[in-house]
Amino acid sequence: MTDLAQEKCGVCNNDTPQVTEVEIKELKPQIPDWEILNIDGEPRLERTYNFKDFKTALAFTNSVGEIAEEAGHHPALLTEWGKVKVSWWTHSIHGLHRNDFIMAAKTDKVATQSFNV
Ligand SMILES: C[C@H](O)[C@H](O)[C@H]1CNC2=NC(N)=NC(=O)C2=N1
Repeated sequence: MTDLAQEKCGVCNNDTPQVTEVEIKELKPQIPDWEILNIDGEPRLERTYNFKDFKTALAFTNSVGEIAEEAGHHPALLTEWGKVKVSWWTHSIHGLHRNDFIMAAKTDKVATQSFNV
């Protein structure tokens, strides 16, 4: 199985199709702690990470911001005391693209490798 976290985001525009059910079956097991939620009629990947305090939650938020800027693909981030909710979806297609699964896997890698989550 290819390691999603090693992949680079592909180019995506308004005409790019969303991931299919078959692709979701392949990709979702690689990010088992993420949920696919329907928000305002659009699917998103969401995961909440827990931390010991606000400062650490904010540092994680900034690390996710860095990988987002590198990739040119950006999440919604909700930082609170001791937790950060990360949501990935592709605005241009109002749903999920392989890029969102790649970024979720990269987010898990940052959490594990730099924050011991
Ligand atoms: C112009 C720029 O590349 C686009 O607006 C990018 C920026 N980051 C993005 N992030 C996400 N998550 N979805 C997008 O459609 C998107 N579009």
